[in-house]
Amino acid sequence: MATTDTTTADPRPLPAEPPFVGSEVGRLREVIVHRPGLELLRLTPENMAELLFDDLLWVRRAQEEHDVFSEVLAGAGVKVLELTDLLRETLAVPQARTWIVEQTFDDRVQGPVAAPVLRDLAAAMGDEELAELLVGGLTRRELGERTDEPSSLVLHGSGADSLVLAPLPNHLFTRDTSCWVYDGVAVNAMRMAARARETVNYEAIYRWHPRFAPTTFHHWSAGIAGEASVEGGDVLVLGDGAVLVGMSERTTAQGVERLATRLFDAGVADRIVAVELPRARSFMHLDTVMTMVDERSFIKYAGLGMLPSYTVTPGPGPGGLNITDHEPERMHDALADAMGVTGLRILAAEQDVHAAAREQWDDGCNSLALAPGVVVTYDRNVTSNSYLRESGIEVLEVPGSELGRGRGGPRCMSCPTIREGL
Ligand SMILES: NC(=O)NCCC[C@H](N)C(=O)O
Repeated sequence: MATTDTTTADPRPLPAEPPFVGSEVGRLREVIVHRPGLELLRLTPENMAELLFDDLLWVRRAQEEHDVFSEVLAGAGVKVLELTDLLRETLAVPQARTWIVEQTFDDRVQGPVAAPVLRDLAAAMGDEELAELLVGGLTRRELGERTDEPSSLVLHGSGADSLVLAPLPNHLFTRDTSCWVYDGVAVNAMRMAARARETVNYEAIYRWHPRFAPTTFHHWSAGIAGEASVEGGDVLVLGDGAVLVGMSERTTAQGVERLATRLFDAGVADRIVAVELPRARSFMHLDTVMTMVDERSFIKYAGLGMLPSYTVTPGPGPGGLNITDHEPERMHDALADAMGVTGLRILAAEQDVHAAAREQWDDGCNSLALAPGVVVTYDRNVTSNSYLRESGIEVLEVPGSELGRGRGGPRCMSCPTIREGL
């Protein structure tokens, strides 16, 4: 006898899974990346240093390299979210669009004559075109092709191909601008002017994009204003309420304090180890010299040595902190204590000092863990990769000849939004 299926499918979409990053090396499940585009075609020998690049990229090749990176992530079962897609979809939300346009085009930046014209131009654009403008920037010539140039002294005094809106080439390094720590996100006030506007785009995505807006999460930062800077390359989520932060060229003690008080007040973390890094471009973030590869192992640049560190825990009274100083030689012990392990395994490949410095410069220590003991690295760092393999780590190599020229590797190019705890 024929039977009839009387169950009806529930038409409501499944609720979005709340973002959560429970560790540094637990299984990676969702990540934000950014495929390089127009913004990198704006780099010239004259502006590259100001835009925080050490060389010009062959953009097509960089895109191919980035596609391999995304494929490796997807092949490992990671859901890959593309920043430009998130931004475009966010711009479809009228409130988000208005907010982004107001934050991006400001009388104090482009002047009171040009800013309203730019706001009108942006408001009339489709979501895709506007997303490209926000990341790729706009030249004076391109402005003139789209609208009558206003009689602005700011524009008048600039060259025909000067940038009226600066590009954001460092969006490639999605790690830094926002970082998820347990069940919350820090949308970071960036240290360098060239990266400041990246924060606007992330702020809007997390407030309005349908992936994030319906979910509930903490905010560990104070929005786009503020002097206290933290960048995600300095923040390692050790797991089980512990966090490691580098105090670096980019992350200040004030930034660490604010992160600590917010995490402690929410009861989400109860210990932060802060490490004093040398203030140098090659060591700009902690993850350029040290990243975690399994539950108790770190790959570390041999030339880094031991650094002074502090363990920060909740102190008496609201917002109070206890701070314990550690001499440089105690750095690894302080970390092991915070992680609740008896000893760390520090992996520093043996090679001559010049080779070690070259591989560090090329992000040899900037590994992205996909699961405990499985990492993505650049193929060019042959010695570091071999050493990791000899140490029992599975290494998935991706090409980085072009991508690496902005001084960032696989960890820098990824912002995990879902990662399991240990
Ligand atoms: N976490 C990282 O080390 N990110 C790399 C950032 C490179 C970028 N060109 C910058 O200077 O900010």
